[in-house]
Amino acid sequence: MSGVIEIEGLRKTFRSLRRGRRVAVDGFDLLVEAGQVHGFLGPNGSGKTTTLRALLGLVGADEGRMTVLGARAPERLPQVAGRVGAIVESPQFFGNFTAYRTLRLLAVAGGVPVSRVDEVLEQVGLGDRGHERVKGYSLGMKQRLAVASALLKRPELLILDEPANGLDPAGIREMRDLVRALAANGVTVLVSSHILAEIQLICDHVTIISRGRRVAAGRVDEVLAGFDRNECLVRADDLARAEELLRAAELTVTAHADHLVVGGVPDPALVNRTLGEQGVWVRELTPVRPDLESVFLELTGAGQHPTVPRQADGTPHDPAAGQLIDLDIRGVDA
Ligand SMILES: Nc1ncnc2c1ncn2[C@@H]1O[C@H](COP(=O)(O)OP(=O)(O)OP(=O)(O)O)[C@@H](O)[C@H]1O
Repeated sequence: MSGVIEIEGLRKTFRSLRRGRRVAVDGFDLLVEAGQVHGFLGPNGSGKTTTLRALLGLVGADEGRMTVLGARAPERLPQVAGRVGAIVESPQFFGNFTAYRTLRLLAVAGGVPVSRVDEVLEQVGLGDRGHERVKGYSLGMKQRLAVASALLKRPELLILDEPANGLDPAGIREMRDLVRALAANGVTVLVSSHILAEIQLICDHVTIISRGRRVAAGRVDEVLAGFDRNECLVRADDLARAEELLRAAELTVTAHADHLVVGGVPDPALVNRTLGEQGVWVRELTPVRPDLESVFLELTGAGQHPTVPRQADGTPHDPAAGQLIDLDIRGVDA
């Protein structure tokens, strides 16, 4: 395989006196190829952040082989650090600094031309607010500032951990538009989330993780197609008779109060013909396509998954996890 990010057999176990041994990531594989907007999807506590932290060297892995832009991670990350931007959970900024001053400092420290600051502020939609203090920013604006800081170096690869977390619907839309715009400019994006609709809206590829293991991966439409049961929603003038006729035609039928769901129907015309020929008139015939949410629930059993509490304001459950990773500036501990 040759990918922008490659992870094979990643394993990470946490041990603590209080909670004992906890396998956070259990032989996980991930392949992100150039140009993808790749969703990294899993319920709370499934191992997404641990995977990203291991990839970036913020936590040591027990086992596994990882590369970023061809460089072995995390040991050789400094070699490609200038080409990677990463934000893992909510970054912290000095509230008394303006966004412009914050970015200027990061630019100078990272050897990036200061002229780039105005460009990235514009790029993330903070062009007219860049000279306001960060403490007056909404969470969405802080998230965009974090993305701006990661964009200073014109990264080829952007890693975003839960960028929509804690944002209101308008903030989520802005973040989505931003990710799409970056992708349109050729940036490869890996975006982790437990918000399925987000992944379905912005990503072309997805890897689904559950209990530290990969449970699905591929193009979003292909992952969904694998779960297509050829179902149709049917409304008809005589629903009881329609159910009888469809069962007699050896189709699987689930009856609901005002409609039927008929399975195993590669062509909806079959339903129409079966009912029409017997004088039962179809009022509605809609193919039921699986969405990522149903696939996700089926693959992860998310309803029963032990969840990690996340505060309502979006702050991470592990305060140590909230870090802005600027590989260029801070370097990475091997
Ligand atoms: N520093 C740590 N010490 C002990 N256990 C940890 C630590 N960090 C994570 N874990 C555990 O590892 C598992 C995976 O957590 P992780 O944060 O990677 O999941 P996640 O998919 O990112 O979840 P979320 O969507 O809530 O961020 C969880 O059971 C979590 O409690």
